[in-house]
Amino acid sequence: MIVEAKGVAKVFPIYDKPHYRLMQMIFGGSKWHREFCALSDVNFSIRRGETVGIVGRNGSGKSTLLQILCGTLAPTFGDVHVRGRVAALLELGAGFNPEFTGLENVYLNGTVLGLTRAQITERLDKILAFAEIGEFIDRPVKTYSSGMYVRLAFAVAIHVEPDLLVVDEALSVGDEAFQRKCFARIDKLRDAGCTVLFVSHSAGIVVELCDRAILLDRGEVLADGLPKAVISRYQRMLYAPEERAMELRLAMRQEYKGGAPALTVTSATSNAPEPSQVKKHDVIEAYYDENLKSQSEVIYSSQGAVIHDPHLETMDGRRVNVLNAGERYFYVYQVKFEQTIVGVRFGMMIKSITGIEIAGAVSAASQNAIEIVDAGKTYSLRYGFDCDLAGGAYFMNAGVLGRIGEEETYLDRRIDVLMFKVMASSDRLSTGWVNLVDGVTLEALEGT
Ligand SMILES: Nc1ncnc2c1ncn2[C@@H]1O[C@H](COP(=O)(O)OP(=O)(O)OP(=O)(O)O)[C@@H](O)[C@H]1O
Repeated sequence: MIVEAKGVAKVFPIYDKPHYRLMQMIFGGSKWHREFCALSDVNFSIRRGETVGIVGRNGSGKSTLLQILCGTLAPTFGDVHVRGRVAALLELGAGFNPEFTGLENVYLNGTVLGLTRAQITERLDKILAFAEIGEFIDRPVKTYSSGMYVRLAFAVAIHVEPDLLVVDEALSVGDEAFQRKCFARIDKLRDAGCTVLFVSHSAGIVVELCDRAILLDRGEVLADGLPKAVISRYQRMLYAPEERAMELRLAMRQEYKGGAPALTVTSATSNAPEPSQVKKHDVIEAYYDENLKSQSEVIYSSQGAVIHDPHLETMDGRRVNVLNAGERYFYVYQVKFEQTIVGVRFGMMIKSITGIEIAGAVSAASQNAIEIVDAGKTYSLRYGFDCDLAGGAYFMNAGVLGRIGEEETYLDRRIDVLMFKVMASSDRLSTGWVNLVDGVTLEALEGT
């Protein structure tokens, strides 16, 4: 176990008047404050390599719990054991000295996280490349925007190779391209065995990214198990009328305290993003925003073929990357063959910001691949698609496959090669990522 919390409770003193705090310090006793229990009897353990999402309403104790796990807050009762190196992104700017430059803070933060100066220097280029804050690195961090803070803090956190990465809502501050880059990196860390613990208000992200979710409510754990099951219980309680919510809460508490088998119940909760707040777009045409660039591109080394110029086009051939929901577009790229290759086919994928594969296609089934493509030949690919997607940011992959020896393998492969946005339509009635349902009939039944 990398994390163990046993009977953890946190009680905060609440002072009804500011000077009561001073009175308390001088005179002591219990009459100057009330006590507020932010966490009570929290018990769980987390295995190495698990990705755990903590969910719960505002004020339910999530941040308090993370701070206790990271050692920045002491529990009032109970024990917490965390083994290994912990990198945490808690409040914005925590761990940074505002008067120091970004660079000085990288060293400060890296040292606090257990690296030597030499180790930090060795990783500095990678940290700076990930943070992408340019010359701001030499300015005091008090001049940073919240996005810059998060970029730098995340860059340091992932480059210390933590055993446990703890992320409070911090990531939601970054822009979408940066969030995607961070989620891609969290995936990589997870693959390398890092344990990830994070708080998120997005049910979709928890279901997609986590192996497990813990629901906190009024400082109590009410559910701990499969993300879908936990989230569906949480949402049922969240959206229920007050009395019903109380009943659900009691039922969950009983289920949890009774040691219910890991919540393996499947539920109808969707992976869908929250309905977008984006403004009505009806009058705006799809357009090209040159600032919209993927920051998470992964290029696999090519063998014999190279992908060029991936982009999106409208039906009349205009390059765009901000699309209208419901319209048709082409995803276009060229592939130049540097060697003669047999068994060639092409592929693409649309991914969400958290990396979920929404839709993909290949140019042919493997038995119908192009038998032989001569060196020097270029192919142009045009995948037509109806952009029936919810508003938000998306990412494209591009690939070309061929046979090398007996094996079909990627000749060139680009992950997150381009980023695009879909403008949400305010009259969209579908929910979820993709609009598949083409209508609903409604009938009031006689005599009811
Ligand atoms: N230092 C403190 N003194 C007094 N009360 C506190 C203190 N820190 C937190 N609390 C209270 O403890 C409760 C839990 O707070 P916490 O920040 O952990 O909740 P949270 O679930 O992270 O909320 P959010 O989703 O809004 O971030 C809240 O009611 C909060 O007001």
